[in-house]
Amino acid sequence: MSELTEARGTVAPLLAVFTDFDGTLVEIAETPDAVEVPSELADGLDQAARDFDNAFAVITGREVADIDRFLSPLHLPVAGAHGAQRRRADGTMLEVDAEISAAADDIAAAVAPLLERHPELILEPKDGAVALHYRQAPELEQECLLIMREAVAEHLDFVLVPGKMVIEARPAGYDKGSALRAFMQEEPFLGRTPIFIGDDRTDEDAFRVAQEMGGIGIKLGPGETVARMRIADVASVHALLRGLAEIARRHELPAAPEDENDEAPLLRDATAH
Ligand SMILES: O=P(O)(O)OC[C@H]1O[C@H](O[C@H]2O[C@H](CO)[C@@H](O)[C@H](O)[C@H]2O)[C@H](O)[C@@H](O)[C@@H]1O
Repeated sequence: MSELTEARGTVAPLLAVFTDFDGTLVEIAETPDAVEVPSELADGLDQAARDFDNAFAVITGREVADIDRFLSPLHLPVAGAHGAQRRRADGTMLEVDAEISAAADDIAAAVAPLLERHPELILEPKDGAVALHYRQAPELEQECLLIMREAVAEHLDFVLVPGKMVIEARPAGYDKGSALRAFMQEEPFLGRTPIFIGDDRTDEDAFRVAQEMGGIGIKLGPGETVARMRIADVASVHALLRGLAEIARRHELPAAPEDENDEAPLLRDATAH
């Protein structure tokens, strides 16, 4: 079924593992700040990163600083604001271009008046991107879309991307696929086989690029996707990362269980129904 299964008993390829954050490493919460990070998550990711020779990064719509706060004290390589910010594996921070930063501030300022009328909306200004959340008022989706469209019309170098109960503006030249590609051109990712795990529409660019580079996209949950594999939920992502890390640690895939039916597979073919 999966390439992992097919490859059993052979030497595992060296993997570069990339994951999304919200909805993939942690469950979706009612508000961006209400995310609950399991106490053992940072330690688990730290161990996985070491097992992957540090070829492990988070690619997210959030700011890099947000990921650091949630995963403290861990400082992973992270692409934030959909790739507009990026911290390399060597710790170098590639800051957001000043013009992009200023444009994102403008967009946030143009949208802010809507929140005076609808305080249940959440405006999340970021360095290099803007998110307008309507999870507490789903009936306002169209109004949110309209005001974001108007705000972005003044900044043609920005595009709108829909997410989970959110409309985001991000700079046109950046997406999660370009972020993955940029990591893959650098050590320690260079020459490895990329795996990207994500749950949302903005993750599709990264699935596509990972697969173009000979790797695998793994989509969490239902919905159309270009990813070749699917995984059920956040707990399964944690289990998969533990499993891949163990494989990397041993440099060899584990022997197949005596009866494969004893274990439900974590991954399934995304095209199978
Ligand atoms: O790329 P990701 O790591 O998946 O980040 C995407 C956006 O995630 C956050 O918003 C989403 O998660 C919130 C917390 O669970 C939820 O309340 C919201 O409805 C979701 O859209 C984050 O706030 C955004 O900045 C990210 O771009």
